[in-house]
Amino acid sequence: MVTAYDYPSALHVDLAGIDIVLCGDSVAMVELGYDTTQPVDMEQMLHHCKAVARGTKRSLIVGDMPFGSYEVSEELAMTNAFRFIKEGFTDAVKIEGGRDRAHIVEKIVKNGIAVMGHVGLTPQAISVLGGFRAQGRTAVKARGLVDDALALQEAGAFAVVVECVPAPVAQAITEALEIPTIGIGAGPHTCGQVLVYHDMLGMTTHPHHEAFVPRFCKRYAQLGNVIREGLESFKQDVEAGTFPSEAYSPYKMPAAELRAFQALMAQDATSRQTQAHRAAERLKQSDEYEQIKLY
Ligand SMILES: Nc1nc(=O)c2c([nH]1)NC[C@@H]1CN(c3ccc(C(=O)N[C@@H](CCC(=O)O)C(=O)O)cc3)CN21
Ligand SMILES: CC(C)C(=O)C(=O)O
Ligand SMILES: [Mg+2]
Repeated sequence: MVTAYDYPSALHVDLAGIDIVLCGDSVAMVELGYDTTQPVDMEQMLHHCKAVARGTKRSLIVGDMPFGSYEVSEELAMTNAFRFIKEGFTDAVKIEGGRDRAHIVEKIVKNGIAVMGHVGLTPQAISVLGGFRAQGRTAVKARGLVDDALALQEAGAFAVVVECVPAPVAQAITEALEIPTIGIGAGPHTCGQVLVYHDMLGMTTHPHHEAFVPRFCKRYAQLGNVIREGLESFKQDVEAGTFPSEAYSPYKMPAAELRAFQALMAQDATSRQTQAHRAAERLKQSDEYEQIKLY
């Protein structure tokens, strides 16, 4: 699974043969410039999901339900899950949380929408977690994560994301479940892996973004450097006058038309001179000119 937030990224993920494209609420951080995933809302998520859907032919599309769109009541969760399917054209939704959210997962699944769970580091809860840091690092907390994942499976989730936990914990969750686990910063023993598009392709190389690239993320390309080099080369070319060269000036007119055009321009220039001359003559004879002279 890889995230995508717009038409071109979805096309890339889909054409690469990746099974699942996640329109993640990480869009808040990598596309919209926020420091957390918390501010992004339903309208913004749907806007991105629609573009992702237009670029995706083959992959399963999962829409990440944003912070505040599913927690307070099953009714609100249902309303918003339906919007992801009907307006965002996603195939499924993802919500964060374990045992405490199982009743919401159950409600959504019972109403015909597939739900992906998400346990471990749940970034929407940064306010209580105190930061983007690993979860399940004590025996009791780790067992709690296994219970969370089991509760989601029981509720009908079709898969579970396991984020930022020690590898043995993700392994235990994977062994405990029948549904697939998809890890991120959770070691090699999950059924699948997910990374954020911009992180894995090295698009967050700007110093401002560097802080958001997690340690677990391998960079499979350095697109940020490629983009910067391209933009700098364009600027240099334009300043040096080497762009656009003949090769990039493709629109021609027939030679006869060009000559006729130049003749028309010459005529116009002459008549503009004549008009300017006449206007000056008229002005000289007017009262206005007398007044201007007085000043
Ligand atoms: N660009 C991006 N990539 C992600 O993988 C991602 C997001 N954004 N936003 C939502 C969450 C947050 N994620 C993150 C981000 C950073 C760390 C990280 O490096 N944590 C540090 C600890 C930092 C601290 O203690 O405050 C670590 O060493 O684990 C982990 C998960 C994963 N998700
Ligand atoms: C990192 C994945 C699992 C996610 O939730 C997101 O991109 O928002
Ligand atoms: Mg998310």
